[in-house]
Amino acid sequence: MSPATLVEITSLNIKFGASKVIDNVSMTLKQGEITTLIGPNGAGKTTLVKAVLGLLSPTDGVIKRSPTLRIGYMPQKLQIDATFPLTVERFLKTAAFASAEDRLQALQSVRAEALLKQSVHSLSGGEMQRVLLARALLRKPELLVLDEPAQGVDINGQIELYNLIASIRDRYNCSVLMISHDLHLVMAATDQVICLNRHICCSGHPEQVSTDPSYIELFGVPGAENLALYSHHHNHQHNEHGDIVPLEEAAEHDHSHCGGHH
Ligand SMILES: Nc1ncnc2c1ncn2[C@@H]1O[C@H](COP(=O)(O)OP(=O)(O)OP(=O)(O)O)[C@@H](O)[C@H]1O
Repeated sequence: MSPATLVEITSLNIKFGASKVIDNVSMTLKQGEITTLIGPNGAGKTTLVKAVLGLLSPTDGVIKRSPTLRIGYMPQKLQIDATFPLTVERFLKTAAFASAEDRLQALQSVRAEALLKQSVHSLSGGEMQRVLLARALLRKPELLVLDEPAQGVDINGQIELYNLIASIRDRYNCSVLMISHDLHLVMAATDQVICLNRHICCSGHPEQVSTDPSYIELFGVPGAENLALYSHHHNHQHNEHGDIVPLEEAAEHDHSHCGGHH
């Protein structure tokens, strides 16, 4: 593994019983790069992330991590007992051994320092996501793993959050692996998009969209300037059993063929 490589996955297969959920996946996470996993429901995105985190063992294949890799993880959702009084400060204290200065710095990184003394139960969806992000940053991670970070956040908040993730990457020079359903919101700063449907359907760089009138109409000019559309086409489709069926040349540009919303 080269020094800039944090995680190298080779020919990964994961089965649950007879069902193969991850099928021959190979990918590399490099320092300073943002990788976005997209794919339909049940495509294996969370399973792949769990394997990267070391929470699931491969049925087959190899996952190499740099030996001292520090990972910060932001879960999709965190259930907090609503009757339990908990300020943001206390919530962060329970998460990792960190100094008061580190906690404040982590909150400042996500522009949420004003929330320190606020109850976690009174946070908006976007504020909660930023606090969860701050919590993941307390470990000073080299790899930040985010499971649908923009879930439950309104559209403007989502754009802000994706921009924030890019600025965190720049500031910490960490690698980011995130799951997103928002293909149209996969921001310009994403270096690598992996389209997963148990196997990797396709992967590559997102392409910038800044002048598309429908994006400007939807998100406004500042948002549209930061948006990227990952334009790609697949050379296969899936039948009802999930098996790969090669596409006719003529149909190659149809985005719907890998199945699901991505
Ligand atoms: N522990 C498990 N035991 C058995 N099957 C599982 C287990 N975990 C996940 N699965 C199955 O593996 C498949 C992939 O699940 P996974 O959660 O990885 O998909 P996903 O792409 O993250 O989906 P979503 O977008 O809906 O969150 C699903 O069919 C799921 O039911």
